[in-house]
Amino acid sequence: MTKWTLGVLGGSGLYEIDGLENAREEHIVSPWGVPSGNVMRGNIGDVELVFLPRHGKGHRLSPTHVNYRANIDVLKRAGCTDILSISAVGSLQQQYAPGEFVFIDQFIDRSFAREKSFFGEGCVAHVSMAHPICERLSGLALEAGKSVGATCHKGGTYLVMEGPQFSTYAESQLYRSWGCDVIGMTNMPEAKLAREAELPYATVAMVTDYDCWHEEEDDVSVENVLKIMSQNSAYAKELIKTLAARLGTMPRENGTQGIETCLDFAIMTPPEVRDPELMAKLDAIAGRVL
Ligand SMILES: CSC[C@H]1O[C@H](OP(=O)(O)O)[C@H](O)[C@@H]1O
Ligand SMILES: Nc1ncnc2[nH]cnc12
Repeated sequence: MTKWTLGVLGGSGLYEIDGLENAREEHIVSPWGVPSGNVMRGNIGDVELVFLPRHGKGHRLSPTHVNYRANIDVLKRAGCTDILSISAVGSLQQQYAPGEFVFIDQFIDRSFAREKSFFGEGCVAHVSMAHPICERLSGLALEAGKSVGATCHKGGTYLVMEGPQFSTYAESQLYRSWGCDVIGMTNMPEAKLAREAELPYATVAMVTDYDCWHEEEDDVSVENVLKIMSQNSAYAKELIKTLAARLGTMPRENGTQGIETCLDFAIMTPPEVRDPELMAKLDAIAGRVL
């Protein structure tokens, strides 16, 4: 029976995880540069959990400076089978109130100052991002969220902005007019890179504010984000533990969305002209097909 190894990328306000059995810190080296830090690894029942705070301990890295490639590579090297992203977001719609959780199903990527692919010069690949979230993992996370008593919304579009400054009023209204539900700065290219690594990815978005469009609510600030996060991070931690315990009771067969095999027909460059240096760096990400 294949077991689950759940990678968890902790966002703003979630820098550590407690309650792991046999907890240990591991330093994993990546050919893609320096990851956000060491991973914390341990067990919850039969599930192995690998935790990495994406901004680093002490929140040292801005959304632009997170090395998303190294983080995903490290989780792949750690043997993760799936990745759960925990993220603070602003709400772009009245129905998502601070303190509530949105289980994202789509993204619009407006980030522009980040490395977005493991592939490129010397080996070109195109994977589908039509359905960026793993439905199975997201569904299980949603059940876990409900069972710990959080107010949960199924589905939602997350607009990824570059930051680090928050949006202008006009931008916030523009994203609302596009039908976006929440806004954040980190989940792209993370989700794209997870897909290239053939790792199912799901996002638990924790609403911390109404960005700056709402007539009756304060504009977003770090102060109000942290206040809401400190009130709600316990829910996120309980959700992770409940999800992991539940996964431990389920065999992990490959899902039905083809995520674990998405590189089968994605690579355009024939073996004889691939760049050997890039091939060596891709050992963990694409070793299955190289
Ligand atoms: C402190 S508010 C802005 C910050 O919070 C979110 O980060 P994460 O997704 O890691 O929780 C947002 O994307 C910004 O990076
Ligand atoms: N309003 C907002 N905009 C961008 N990222 C956020 N993270 C939390 N709230 C946010």
